[in-house]
Amino acid sequence: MSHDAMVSSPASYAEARRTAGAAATLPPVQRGLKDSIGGLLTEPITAQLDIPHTATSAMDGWAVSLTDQPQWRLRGEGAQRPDAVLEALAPGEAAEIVTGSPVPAGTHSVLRTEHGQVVSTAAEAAQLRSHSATPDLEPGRNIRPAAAEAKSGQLLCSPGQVVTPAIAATAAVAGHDTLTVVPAPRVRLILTGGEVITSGIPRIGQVRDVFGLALPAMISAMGAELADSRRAEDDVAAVVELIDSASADLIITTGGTAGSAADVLRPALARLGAEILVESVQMRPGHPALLARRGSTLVLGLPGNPLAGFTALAVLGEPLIRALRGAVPAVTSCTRPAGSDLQGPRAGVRIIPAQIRDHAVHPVSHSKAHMMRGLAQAHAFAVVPAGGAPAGTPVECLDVPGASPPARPLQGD
Ligand SMILES: Nc1nc2c(c(=O)[nH]1)N[C@H]1C(S)=C(S)[C@@H](COP(=O)(O)OP(=O)(O)OC[C@H]3O[C@@H](n4cnc5c(N)ncnc54)[C@H](O)[C@@H]3O)O[C@H]1N2
Ligand code: MOO
Repeated sequence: MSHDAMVSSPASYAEARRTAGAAATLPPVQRGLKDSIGGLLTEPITAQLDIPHTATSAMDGWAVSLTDQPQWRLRGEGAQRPDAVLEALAPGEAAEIVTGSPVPAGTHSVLRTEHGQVVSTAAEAAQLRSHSATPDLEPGRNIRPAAAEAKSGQLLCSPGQVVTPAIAATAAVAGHDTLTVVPAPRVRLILTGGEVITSGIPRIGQVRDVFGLALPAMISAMGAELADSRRAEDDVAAVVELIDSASADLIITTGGTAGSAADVLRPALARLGAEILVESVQMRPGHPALLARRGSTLVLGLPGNPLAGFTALAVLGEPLIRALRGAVPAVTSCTRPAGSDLQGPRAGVRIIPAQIRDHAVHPVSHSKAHMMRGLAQAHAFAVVPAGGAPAGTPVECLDVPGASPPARPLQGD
């Protein structure tokens, strides 16, 4: 298909999502444990040692040998720190021990501090006695056996899981310093628009920036990582330079997607010889959204109208980032019954910020393409096909990036 032919053919909503979700998964890399969090594990995590390595004490107290009487000779030296390694106990002997210390050979059980008493403190003749009702003299009591959590070589986590903080910590316990993961895609943001300001009350003709503020948190919630964020005047050469100089897996631009002379993204992509994968999408709002590729870098163009930009992020950005991360399936959504009759567009789909209440989808107000107020109250984007969705029929719902479901019933429920 010629470039011109592609430029004149908007993708359907489903085609656009499929194309975004077909992006190639990033190659796996070896990362330090902290930096592997959020990556997709591509190799199993196995125990590099028995965990625990050796039998250890579960209590602060005394390692005691087996005796007929609940009384022991207390050794002068004991373990005051978990890394102290004690010599074997002789019969009738006890030695002080702390939680986590390896128990010495000859240990019958560990008597916790509050269940025993040192009855003579004379250095040569110190004696330890246990309280009569203590359960701590059962064999093995308060001793964590070696390898109780895992044997050396045992599988702890399978490939295909996203590395959570707990998985990284488990890998550390298992003796690893690095993990092999598909990393979080690195994103450069390019925010266009000379009228956009970042603080204060906008003068007439100016607007307060929504994207520089919200996109970093949204893309992080979707599993990508912000590499950097740049601003460009509405100038093709400036946008060309910012796309060209990016060392990112994905470039997300805002504004300048429509076809007028002031709109810089398409001319910039043409000048760079980028391949257009999705020229525009048959959806409202957000239809001028585009997806392109230049070498191994993908470019997601979000329209400048605030709600249109965030809609396009949910429709295209979400499957794109999932695909780059190697998450399966790359394209996800759920369905909920329409809470009322939802009006559809003449063609394509209409995407409506909505609340999920009583398990049904309810549109919010103030949700035109240039507005933010409705989205602030939304839990989901409802995708309404041409012809509409009568009350009670299932409606596809997408996540609003970064939004969380209501923690408790909303007012009026
Ligand atoms: N002649 C046409 N005009 C428009 C078309 C069209 O097809 N033909 N499409 C309309 C649709 S649909 C949309 S959506 C917008 C897309 O606009 P652009 O992506 O070109 O964005 P801009 O023109 O740069 O800005 C549009 C609007 O958004 C405001 N904006 C931009 N950046 C920010 C920001 N960071 N924070 C807040 N607001 C921002 C900007 O001030 C404009 O008001 O085009 C329609 N027009
Ligand atoms: O994509 Mo635009 O927001 O439909 O007006």
